[in-house]
Parts: sequence; structure tokens; C-alpha cells
Amino acid sequence: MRNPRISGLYAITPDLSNTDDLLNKTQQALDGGARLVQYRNKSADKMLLKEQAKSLLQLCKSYEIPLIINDHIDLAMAIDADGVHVGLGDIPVSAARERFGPGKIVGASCYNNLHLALQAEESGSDYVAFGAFFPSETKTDTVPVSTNLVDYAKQKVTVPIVGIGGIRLINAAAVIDSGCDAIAVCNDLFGTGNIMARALQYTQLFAEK
Ligand SMILES: Cc1ncc(COP(=O)(O)OP(=O)(O)O)c(N)n1
Ligand SMILES: Cc1ncsc1CCOP(=O)(O)O
Ligand SMILES: [Mg+2]
Repeated sequence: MRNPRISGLYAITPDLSNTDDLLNKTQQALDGGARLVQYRNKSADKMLLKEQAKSLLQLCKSYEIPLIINDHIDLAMAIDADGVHVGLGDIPVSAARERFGPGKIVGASCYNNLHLALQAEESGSDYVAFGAFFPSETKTDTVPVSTNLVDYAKQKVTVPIVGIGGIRLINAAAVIDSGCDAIAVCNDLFGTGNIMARALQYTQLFAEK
């Protein structure tokens, strides 16, 4: 059965060195209906990573929304986060599952590769992520993927599918319509003047389905 927690707007946090700013912005995304939050910070040192992850976890808990930690399984385990997201350069899905236990969310990047998705599912991932669907300002070393792959993958994988990469309000419907259960957004969510209003607009796209 598809994991019901993996659906809707998946907020990917931007690199912010100010923890209050990070919390404030994430709270706005949650107020707008984000269903999952990923703490992704590529520039913080170990101390800041832990401080921010712990604060975000407390915030997400108060909304009963899962917090997924990007890359850092040790950090995810240390703070008892709800999950971890791993890519090809990170710990393998099977090891993440083994270390983190059965009750935690393990998400896997599958880029434009159905074979990776099948492998990730086999290894115990709770969702598979494809992307980048569009050029991303947040992550520039991506591979392009077409919505056709999602259409095809829906027939092959049973875990939820997350779409990521350059998703904006104007192109999100195409990604959702291709069969993605969730869309992961960073820049078009956190880079706007009114994050809550933008999150609500994304949430509305799912309500229309
Ligand atoms: C939901 C989601 N999908 C894909 C990624 C990318 O993971 P990865 O390839 O490991 O790249 P980095 O994000 O670590 O730069 C993701 N983080 N989240
Ligand atoms: C982490 C990641 N993986 C593929 S694209 C991407 C960045 C997503 O951010 P944005 O929504 O700003 O493109
Ligand atoms: Mg990674």
C-alpha cells in the first residue's frame, strides 16, 4: 500500500544560516499546507546542522508533519527525525533502512532512472524521487527527466513518487498530472515574498485532483 504520509507539497528548505529565519519560513510553508519538510542545507557546519534540524523537528512535530533529513543519517538518527533522504552519493537505501529501522521514512533519489527506483523500492525506500523536471536554481548538477517516465514508473513501482527540480506554480500541474504523489519545491516556495500564500496555491493544485 502507498504510504499515505507521502503526498502533496514537500517543502525543501533552502540554505539559511539564521535559524530563526529558517523556522519562520518553514512555519509559513506549514501554515500553507506543506505535508512534508526536508531539511536540506549544503553549507552549514555540523553544529549548525544539528541546531537547525532539532529546531525544525520541534516545529514539524507541533504540526504533526514529518521532518526528513537530507544526506545525514547520523544526524537523522541522533535527533530521532522522521526520516532521511539519500541519493547516489549518500549511504545506500538498504543501509539507511537497516540503521534507521522500519518505522522511519527513507526516501531515495532516482534521477531519471527507473532501474534505480525499482532497486530503491526493493531495498526498502518509502518513496522514490525523480528529477529534475525543470532547470533548478537550487541544484545545478541535475539530470533532466521527462514526465513520461513518471507515467511509466507508476505501472512498475508501488511506493509513492515524488517529483523535484525547478518546479514552479506554472509547471507543477504537469508534474502532478503525470502521476507524482508529491512535489518537492524549494526556490519557488521559500524564495517568494509570501510563503504561506504560495504553499496554499500548491496545496490547492492537489485539492483540485
Ligand atoms: C525529494 C528529493 N529528491 C531528490 C533529492 C536530491 O538528492 P541527492 O541526489 O542526494 O542530492 P542532494 O539533495 O543531496 O544535493 C532530494 N534531496 N530530495
Ligand atoms: C534537491 C534537488 N534535487 C534535484 S533538483 C533539487 C533542488 C530542488 O529545488 P528547486 O525546487 O529550487 O529546484
Ligand atoms: Mg544527497
